[in-house]
Amino acid sequence: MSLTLNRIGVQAPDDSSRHLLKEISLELSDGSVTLIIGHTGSGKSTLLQILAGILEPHSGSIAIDQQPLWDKRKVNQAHLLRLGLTFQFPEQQLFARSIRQEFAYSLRPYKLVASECDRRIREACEEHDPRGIFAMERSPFALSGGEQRRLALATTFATAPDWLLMDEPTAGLEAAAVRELLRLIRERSRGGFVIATHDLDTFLPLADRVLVLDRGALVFDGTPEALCRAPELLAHAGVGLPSCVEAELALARYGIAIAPDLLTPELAAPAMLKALRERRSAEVPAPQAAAPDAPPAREASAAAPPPQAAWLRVDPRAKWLLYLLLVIGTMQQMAWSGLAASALLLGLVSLGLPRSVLRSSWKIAVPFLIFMALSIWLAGMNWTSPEGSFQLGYSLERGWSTAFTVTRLFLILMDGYWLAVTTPYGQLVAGLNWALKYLRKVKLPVESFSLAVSMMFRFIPMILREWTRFSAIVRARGKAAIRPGAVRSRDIPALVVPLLLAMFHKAEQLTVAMDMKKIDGKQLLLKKSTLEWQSRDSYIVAAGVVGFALLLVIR
Ligand SMILES: Nc1ncnc2c1ncn2[C@@H]1O[C@H](COP(=O)(O)OP(=O)(O)OP(=O)(O)O)[C@@H](O)[C@H]1O
Repeated sequence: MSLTLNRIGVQAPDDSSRHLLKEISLELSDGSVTLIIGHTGSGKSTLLQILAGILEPHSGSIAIDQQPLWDKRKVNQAHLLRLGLTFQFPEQQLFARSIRQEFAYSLRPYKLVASECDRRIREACEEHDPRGIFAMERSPFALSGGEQRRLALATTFATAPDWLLMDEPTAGLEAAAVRELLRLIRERSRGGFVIATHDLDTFLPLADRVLVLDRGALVFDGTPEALCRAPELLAHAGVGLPSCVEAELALARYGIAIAPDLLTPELAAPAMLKALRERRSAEVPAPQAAAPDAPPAREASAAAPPPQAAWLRVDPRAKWLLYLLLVIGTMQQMAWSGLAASALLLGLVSLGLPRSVLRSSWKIAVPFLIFMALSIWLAGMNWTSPEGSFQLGYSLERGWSTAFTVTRLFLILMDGYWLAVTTPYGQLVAGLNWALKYLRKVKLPVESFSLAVSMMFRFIPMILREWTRFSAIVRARGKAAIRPGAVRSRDIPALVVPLLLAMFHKAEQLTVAMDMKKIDGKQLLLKKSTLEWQSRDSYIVAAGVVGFALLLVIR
């Protein structure tokens, strides 16, 4: 059982010139424990998602036992079943009403007989629930945060994948649970582990192999001992040293030399003792150099910021004005030809937006289109009962008129999406402040309005980001052999429940933070303006006015 990556490249979804992974080639062999380490944003999670078949590489190929994982943009399901992925904060993936259903969801793709399912659940509970709190009918949401984390890990272990791919598995786990996890990894007799982690102290002594990523490139591939003999490489890649190596380097500054590749306190302590005895000197000289250097701050830890799309450089006031002109112009339309013209203008202002942004608009558009279809259907329905007999009919006229109204609303919604994706949050608020400053003079309650609008726009990109994150999680759990980014209807509850919970949690955090800072909207208006109007912005507004005039003529 081997996993082979051949010159894998991944581009950022919002900017194809930014490479999240660059030409990664490696072969992972059965029975090995491999660590992926690197600075924040170096591409560890991305590499794990590539290995798990959740993300399709833009270049290169990936194979399991020499069989390609991807075929015509679809992942091979038989291979998928052999891979298990646990995400950072795995407790956030829980969605079901009971612990039993949580296990059932993870095991369903394996089509096991009931007795085998029960056996796997029992074993996973024995391993991950030493205190016996996972009563099968209990709600997962009635568990504490740490218990939820254990449960989420248990559901993945129950699927018994050949390859277990884990993203920061010790984050938020108590020491006992970490020890238990290490024991499980050590005792596993088959398959392999790939672990992305910052926790070198815990995992280095266990690892057979370490991969170091630096800005998407593989800069080291070797044993933990070899890595610790080259600590400058770790510092250069923005990774802290393991504690034992730090201690060994610090002792070296006092002239006490110990091999720098003793990865555990159990190995390092006798070596230190031996070195001290050998010196036979009561006096310890002053250190020969300053305290160990902290690894240099990684200014470039994240890759250079992506080049801005043209619309991002436009003054937000121009974009607010354009947005208002589009919305008012669309609201004025009384005929389908007018709506077509509004749609055309929306299409024109959307030119040049990255493809990923346009694709994301579907996530907003699809629920609304469903709502539109339902509204049109319901609005046109009529029930008549002449002389006692019941007749069902459909009024085309009413359906048509509703279709017109909801299409107009749809265009306005998409205008709002355009403004949100072309304008960073800070600029959006700055532009809004500028507009509202004048209304404030006439004593309108603009503070509340400003706060409400800016919150709304803050939430739209957040929802899209969280949607992407949770859809990757359900793809990993549901093992669906479908196109990247797609979600099966049966997986919707597993996606929507955690998504809503995450959004409620974020809203709660935001409210508490605003409460503590006593933000009530006034601050937004008092912010100093940093806007800079350029001639380009005037042309854009002028073009917007022409488009608006056209819309008025057409209506
Ligand atoms: N959906 C996305 N759109 C744009 N950029 C993304 C997306 N997902 C990840 N990135 C970028 O890809 C880079 C690698 O991200 P990744 O999550 O793989 O890093 P990581 O090494 O796992 O970081 P951490 O240690 O913080 O978890 C980061 O610069 C991140 O901003």
